[in-house]
Amino acid sequence: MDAILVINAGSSSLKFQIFSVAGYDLFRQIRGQIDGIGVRPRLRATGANGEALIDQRFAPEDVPDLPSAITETRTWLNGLKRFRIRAIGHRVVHGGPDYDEPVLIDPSVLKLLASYQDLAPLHQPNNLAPIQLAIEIAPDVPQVVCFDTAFHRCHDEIASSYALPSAFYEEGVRRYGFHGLSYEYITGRLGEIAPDAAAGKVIVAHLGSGASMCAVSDGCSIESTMGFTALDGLPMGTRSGQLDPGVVLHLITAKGMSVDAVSDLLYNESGLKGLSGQSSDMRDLLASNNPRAAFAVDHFVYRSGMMAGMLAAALGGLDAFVFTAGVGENSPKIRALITEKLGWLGVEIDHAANKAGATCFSTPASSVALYVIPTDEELVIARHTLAVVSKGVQL
Ligand SMILES: Nc1ncnc2c1ncn2[C@@H]1O[C@H](COP(=O)(O)OP(=O)(O)O)[C@@H](O)[C@H]1O
Ligand SMILES: CC(=O)OP(=O)(O)O
Ligand SMILES: [Mg+2]
Repeated sequence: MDAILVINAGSSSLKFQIFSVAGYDLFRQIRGQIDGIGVRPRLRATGANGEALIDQRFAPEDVPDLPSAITETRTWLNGLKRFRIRAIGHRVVHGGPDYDEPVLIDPSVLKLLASYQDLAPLHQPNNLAPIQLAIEIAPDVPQVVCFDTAFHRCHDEIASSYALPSAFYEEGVRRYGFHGLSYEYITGRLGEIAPDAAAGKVIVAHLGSGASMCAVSDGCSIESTMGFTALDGLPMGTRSGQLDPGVVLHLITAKGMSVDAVSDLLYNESGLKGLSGQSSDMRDLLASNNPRAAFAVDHFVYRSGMMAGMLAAALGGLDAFVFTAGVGENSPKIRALITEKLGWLGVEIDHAANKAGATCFSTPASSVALYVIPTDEELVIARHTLAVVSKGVQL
């Protein structure tokens, strides 16, 4: 069957989905991921009705990096022999100042995107590797790239500026915001679940191994906790989040650290991992008796509450708050701790509904509606890919 393959190559996982195409309609056929790359690699996938198709664990040395994860995934997908891949859609984290919508890949686009590698060192090389591979093995299959930054391109200049001389803004040194494909999906889904809330003032918290929050007003992003790079904002699995730039200067000048060492510290050794000295994985921290693990969780919750307050101020009020991504979707404990910080905004949590994983888990008296909605970045990518390659012609 004719199909679209979607690849979301992240910092520690490779997510993929296959959608069959009939006219302008998409039908999910396969949804899978290989995560724990280099640590506890595990390839899992389900079929159209959620049935398990594979659940295979690998030794860390057998899947040490993204290229080997791509190889394992390709081998498994090729064995299925059911799909004629007509187009491939990719998530690319950084679109820089140039792209505010998805675009078909050609050599000049690829070259420009490669020039943003240092702005997203954990993501951009991984995002581009499968594109390059597909060009080599299937040069006739069109590839579409969809950007994490695009959903935020409607921010006004006040929100997207740093207080630097304006020439830097013109060069592209500005606040972009990320996780836009996830926010695009959640905004659309909230419109189906709760149209009134979706037309109002909403904060969406994408809490995964990368974490950010987005302020959405009447369906449009107006502010994000992430800025020029995906280092900004909330503390993350291994990333520091917001930091006084003076700390970076101190590390380089007073401590004599190299640029590479500072980059490694801020991207790979900080956040929950650095604070706890134990793990970047929220599950490990919540299950631990180590006081440093508890401290890391408390810090994450404290910063989440503060940044939610910041976004509520940007919105000038708050009608709904949505949790999504790995931590947001799966941890009632973290949802409860963060929403407790928002009591001053009139937020009231229904603890039983939260524990049960109900989509809406605020009390009727709450002045802000609370939701948990699973994200689906790959569906957004598939829709954009179909739209770009179709351009009025049915596949
Ligand atoms: N039940 C859970 N409780 C707390 N955290 C969880 C749970 N399940 C998954 N997570 C967290 O979700 C993270 C992965 O989220 P995900 O959105 O898939 O991130 P990414 O796309 O950045 O890899 C894991 O690192 C883990 O910390
Ligand atoms: C932008 C970003 O942080 O992405 P992820 O959460 O997938 O690491
Ligand atoms: Mg992600």
